[in-house]
Amino acid sequence: MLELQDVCFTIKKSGESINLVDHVSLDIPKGHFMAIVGPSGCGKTTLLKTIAGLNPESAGALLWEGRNLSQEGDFSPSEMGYVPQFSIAYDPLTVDESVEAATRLRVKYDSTEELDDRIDKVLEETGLAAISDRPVKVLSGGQKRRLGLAMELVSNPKILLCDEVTSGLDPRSEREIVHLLHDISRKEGRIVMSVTHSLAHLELYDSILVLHEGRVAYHGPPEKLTHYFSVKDSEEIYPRLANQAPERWQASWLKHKDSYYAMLVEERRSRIERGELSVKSYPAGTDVPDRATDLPGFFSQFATLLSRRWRIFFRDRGQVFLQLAILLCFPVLVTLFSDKASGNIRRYSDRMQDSVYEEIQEQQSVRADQAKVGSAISGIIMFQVVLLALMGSNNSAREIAGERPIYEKEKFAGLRPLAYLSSKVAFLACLVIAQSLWMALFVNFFGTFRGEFVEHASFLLLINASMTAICLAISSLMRTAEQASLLSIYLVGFQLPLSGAVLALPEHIEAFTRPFISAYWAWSGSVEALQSQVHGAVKSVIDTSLSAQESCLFTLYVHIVVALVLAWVGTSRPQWE
Ligand SMILES: Nc1ncnc2c1ncn2[C@@H]1O[C@H](COP(=O)(O)OP(=O)(O)OP(=O)(O)O)[C@@H](O)[C@H]1O
Repeated sequence: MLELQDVCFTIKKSGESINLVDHVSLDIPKGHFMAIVGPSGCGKTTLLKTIAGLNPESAGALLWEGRNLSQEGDFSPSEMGYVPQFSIAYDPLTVDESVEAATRLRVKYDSTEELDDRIDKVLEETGLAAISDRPVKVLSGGQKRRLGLAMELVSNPKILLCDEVTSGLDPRSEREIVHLLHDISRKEGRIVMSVTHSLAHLELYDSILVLHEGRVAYHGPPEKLTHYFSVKDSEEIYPRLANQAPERWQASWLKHKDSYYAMLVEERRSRIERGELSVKSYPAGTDVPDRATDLPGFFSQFATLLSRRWRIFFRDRGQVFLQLAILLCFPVLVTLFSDKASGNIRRYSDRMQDSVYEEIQEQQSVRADQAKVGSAISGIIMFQVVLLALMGSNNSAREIAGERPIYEKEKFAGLRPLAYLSSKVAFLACLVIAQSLWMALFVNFFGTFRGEFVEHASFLLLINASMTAICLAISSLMRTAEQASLLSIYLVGFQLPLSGAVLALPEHIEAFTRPFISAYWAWSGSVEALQSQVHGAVKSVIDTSLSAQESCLFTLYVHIVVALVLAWVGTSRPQWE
């Protein structure tokens, strides 16, 4: 039994407290199919979220099988399924793959047979078995809703909360989905609560809850609905509601509640007698909880997410093409300029020149060589650094923000944020290593790096890793993928001017900005790895001071660690719409 006792959900608006859910009291027994209806904005979704635990109740109590959810913790992820208004499946995956990933993330299983059985059972139950190999992106609206339900049913929840799963569907699909929900509620004593705009097929529900401005206006049998509101047709209920203040509807309901609840109890008793409801699930008038299905471990969730990420990556041809194009074209772009950096730098001759004039001429010529080669080498290093920073931002700016609603839904269903973040880090690390090493090797092959190659390659790897981690943090903290992309692009754009590699910054600005500019540390570290003569040539053309390699390495490591901590904060923080 689910009981709501005077439950309120209150928000503060302009210093005033507003009850979006206002003293709602309900009794919902097992095996019950209930519709939540009411005019738009009356608080249907808010009530559903309050029951689910997404909106913490401000007053009152929620009791589930005698357990006070406010005091003893919310539903366990396997006890409750929540089907939101948005799709929770990835378009490039098939129906079967989506249900399999949902099962692997939510359910601990002992053998592959057990896993397959569970997936087959759910696909059968939701009528998706025949189209299990179809990609999600080609499914109809009704099929997508079925998939959403299937992905919740994998954990065999005892209570299923559905938010507008029939909205936007054609009448036939809507009828099919309501029938499906009805059938789901008839199995294993499951409670199904469905928020709906539609007043069609009300006869299939065991009870109808009518909300008006967050208050209960009616909760009783569907066949008594029109009688209660003194209307001929259920379509007339909403205009009728508007004729009276919500407080009066609530007061009127409280007066009649007992007699309507007695009807519900009577109907329930006859269902049990007709054998439509298993009495086994109601021993001695009490509800005994089943053993909650355990969640899979960290590594199992990590492996499922990582393999799903690679699958989605390879299915998205545009993404693969973009990554390959970037991987190949960026190093080619750098080598176009490598000729200028490979010129010789003449040394000062040991021999005394015959005249002062010749001496000055030689000095000028050596300086000209130094300036030419030094600025070309410095420029090429910075070019590599900026391109790798750009790759880093392209790698991760949308990685979390682009799938936030799905991630939030999966987290709510038991996904560990650390498993999620680790899978992202593992996936991105592969991209970072491939991009950075390829850039270093390719450029080195066409125009040998005139210094310690391994050290230079390490700095290229670190700048890419640092920007990827920073943009991942941005992605986890921003509300939308567009915000995250824009901020990441600006961040890369500012790297070049603020690095001091092109123009030295005023000292008071440099002292403030330098610690945060990853590009400076990667550029400076790479310059320090140059042979001494080339290093001297670069130093002769720059006004910006260089830092020791150890400081550069340390700072880049700090950037990566801080960014990952922020990404952890961003992924752990709830961000439901
Ligand atoms: N966290 C919140 N903070 C402020 N206002 C909120 C919050 N959640 C919901 N609301 C407001 O509460 C009201 C009820 O919203 P809710 O989404 O529950 O309505 P609904 O009955 O489901 O509407 P619809 O049928 O149009 O989906 C709306 O006016 C909404 O803007």
